[in-house]
Amino acid sequence: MNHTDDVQRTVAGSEALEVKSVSKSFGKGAALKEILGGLSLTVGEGEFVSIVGPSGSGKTTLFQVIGGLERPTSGEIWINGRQATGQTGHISYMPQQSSLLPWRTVAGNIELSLTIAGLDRNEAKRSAAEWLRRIGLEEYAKSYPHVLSGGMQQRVSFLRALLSPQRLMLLDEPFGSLDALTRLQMQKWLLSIWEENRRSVLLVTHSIEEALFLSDRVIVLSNSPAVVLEQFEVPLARPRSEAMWTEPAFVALKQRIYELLQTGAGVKEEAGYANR
Ligand SMILES: Nc1ncnc2c1ncn2[C@@H]1O[C@H](COP(=O)(O)OP(=O)(O)OP(=O)(O)O)[C@@H](O)[C@H]1O
Repeated sequence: MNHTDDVQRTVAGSEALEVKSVSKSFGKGAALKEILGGLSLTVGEGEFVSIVGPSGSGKTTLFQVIGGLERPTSGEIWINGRQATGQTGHISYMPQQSSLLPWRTVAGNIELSLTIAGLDRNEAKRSAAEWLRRIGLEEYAKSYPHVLSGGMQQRVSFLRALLSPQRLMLLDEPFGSLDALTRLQMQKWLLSIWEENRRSVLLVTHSIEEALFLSDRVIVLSNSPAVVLEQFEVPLARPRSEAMWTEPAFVALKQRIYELLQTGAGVKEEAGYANR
């Protein structure tokens, strides 16, 4: 990195992600469907932000636009203070289903992220072994991903995303396919790792509790064309614990977001989008 890059980084300010008035439509003519309706949001450096929204509101489409896989119809994506609209390679991504490479061992999958991040092979090997010990999977180092349970695969997938060189992580319903108990264990596990290794995170989830438990801020999307209906700072201290689920602030916010999602369709009609 040269000096100019350094200066640009410093001048750029602290937002890890800025989604600026992004619209996205699919199709043409009568079949034109507007999915994102001029949506704006930010994720600060080291901030954990969750998005909840009605099914089919465009959350996956938004991730594809942020990740550069889809170009927005209008609007811009800025990552770490730089224009990144339509560009891939700026984010680390963790999908709902394991993204591990099936032909690499568990350790090999982690080593790959570390070598891409710039470590030499020996350092990557040492660090991968250390990380596997920390997440309690050292005995699976030489196994292939298919022998791991769903929860274990997602631990390794999360670790891989965390250790990749991109500082902004997009997590797309990462625990959606897990049973309720494993999901709760995974949420607690993710928090313990993330609270020690803060990255900027944007998480999509269908679970209001999950969003509140994990996040600094929760963004509620409208029906498509999606816009930000409202955002909420989560007034819970860190480190978080399960006991917080019964705190009045948690319960009240959960109810508020639930009601907002219930009336999301109404907002769509009021905004005149109903027949588009
Ligand atoms: N390439 C595409 N061409 C046409 N329509 C698309 C395309 N991609 C997505 N859509 C439409 O955009 C809408 C939003 O889809 P998207 O998957 O982004 O929503 P979502 O909020 O992630 O849904 P869910 O919560 O159910 O996972 C859907 O109606 C979908 O059919």
